[in-house]
Amino acid sequence: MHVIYFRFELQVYNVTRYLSDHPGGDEVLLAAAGKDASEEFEDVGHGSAARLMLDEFYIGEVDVFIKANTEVVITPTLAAIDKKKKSLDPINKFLYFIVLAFFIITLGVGFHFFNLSS
Ligand code: HEM
Repeated sequence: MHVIYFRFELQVYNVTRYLSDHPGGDEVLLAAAGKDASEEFEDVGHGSAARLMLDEFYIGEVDVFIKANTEVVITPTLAAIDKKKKSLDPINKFLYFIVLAFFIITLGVGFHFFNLSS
């Protein structure tokens, strides 16, 4: 069981001195104050002029941490399960045994002939 946090950054704009000049009116800005207004800003379809003005009002950013309200159970992936299965596989053990036996026999035969010739 894991607790998941989402972390993201929000840009903060101080639009106080733009309230009276905003073509969309001051009400929408005041209603969005202190909140994440990204969606509303995009929904209106602000053009490049509005985007260029953002720099003028930018004052910084805040880090936002949100705790997911569901408990997340992380299950192993199929590949991980498969790998685990393979390591316990008796056929694999048998193959290792064959390779080891072959190695020992080769060494034995080698020593045998070496001893005979000396
Ligand atoms: C720093 C933030 C903002 C800036 C600099 C800005 C700037 C502008 C500008 C320049 C326009 C004229 C149209 C254009 O050039 O796209 C505009 C229109 C508008 N904006 Fe904003 N805006 C900001 C935030 C917002 C927010 C947060 C909202 C909504 C919650 C909003 C709602 C509107 C609306 C409704 C219009 C009128 C669209 C129309 O009548 O066609 N604006 N804004």
